[in-house]
Amino acid sequence: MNQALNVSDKRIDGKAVAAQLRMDIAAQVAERVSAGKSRPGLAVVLVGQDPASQVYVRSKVKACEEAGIISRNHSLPAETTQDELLALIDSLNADPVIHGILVQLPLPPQIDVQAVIERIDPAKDVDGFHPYNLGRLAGKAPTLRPCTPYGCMRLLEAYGIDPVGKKAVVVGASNIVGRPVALELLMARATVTICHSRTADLPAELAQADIVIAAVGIPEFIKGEWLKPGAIVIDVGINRLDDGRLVGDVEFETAFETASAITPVPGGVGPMTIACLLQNTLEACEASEAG
Ligand SMILES: Nc1nc(=O)c2c([nH]1)NC[C@@H]1CN(c3ccc(C(=O)N[C@@H](CCC(=O)O)C(=O)O)cc3)C=[N+]21
Repeated sequence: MNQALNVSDKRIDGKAVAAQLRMDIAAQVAERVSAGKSRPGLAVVLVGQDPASQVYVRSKVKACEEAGIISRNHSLPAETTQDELLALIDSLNADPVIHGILVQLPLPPQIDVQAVIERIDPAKDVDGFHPYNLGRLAGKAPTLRPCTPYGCMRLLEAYGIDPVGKKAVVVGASNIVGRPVALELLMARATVTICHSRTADLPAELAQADIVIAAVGIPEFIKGEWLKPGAIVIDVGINRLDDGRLVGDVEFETAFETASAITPVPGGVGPMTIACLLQNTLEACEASEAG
């Protein structure tokens, strides 16, 4: 049990929930290995030298190590061709030690992202971005689920927040967060609205929202005065300002006044994304020996 987590806190502690999840995963991995089963393995593929991507990849590798998951890092030069990347994916698809493959996004412009995503064996697609896995989620029968949306749902669950019957407004319609988190909320039987850059009156939509998922990628875009009093706010944004400060897509100080619960940045959804990546790697490993 986690004594640090107080579910009546207004500030939703993603770091604490993620730490608990990672400990649970570590225990399950240890149990598998002592029962003579395979140790889960994750391959992380990074193309180019984007410093922010290198930081994310390092934290993923460290989280794997702590959970007893094998991690293999493949760093390719920025000039890597599409064919070279696809060939690496083919070899990882065929590698029995590897249960999960993550190709870090964004990719350089010469590479067709969709072709890369679709080349990954859906059974190893621990990002949950492959059309097979997205389609399974859309059909209420999820297989591997996109990590950030999965992390949002696990945060709500950890704080005893059941979306059933609530009005949820998702701000942002990306393939990696907005769309799949809307499908997750719909599966949890919320009434879901998806807003985006062409939405006519965002404040009017937000004024109705019991749950707000902010995933627009614009620093402090959503203001506290737009929120319904008592709203639950899940801020997926991670924006680095020029002064080095890390902020979300929600103006935290004003939103904190109006909300009944809110995730901070950092320490909210980000750590859950990584914990859910490990969860997916474990699930992919388990599924690989089930059939
Ligand atoms: N194929 C792919 N899958 C991804 O899941 C993926 C990706 N590409 N490309 C980049 C984004 C970004 N991302 C983050 C995960 C955790 C934190 C995280 O843990 N952030 C900490 C703060 C870290 C800091 O201080 O910089 C926090 O929010 O508390 C951040 C960012 C996964 N991504």
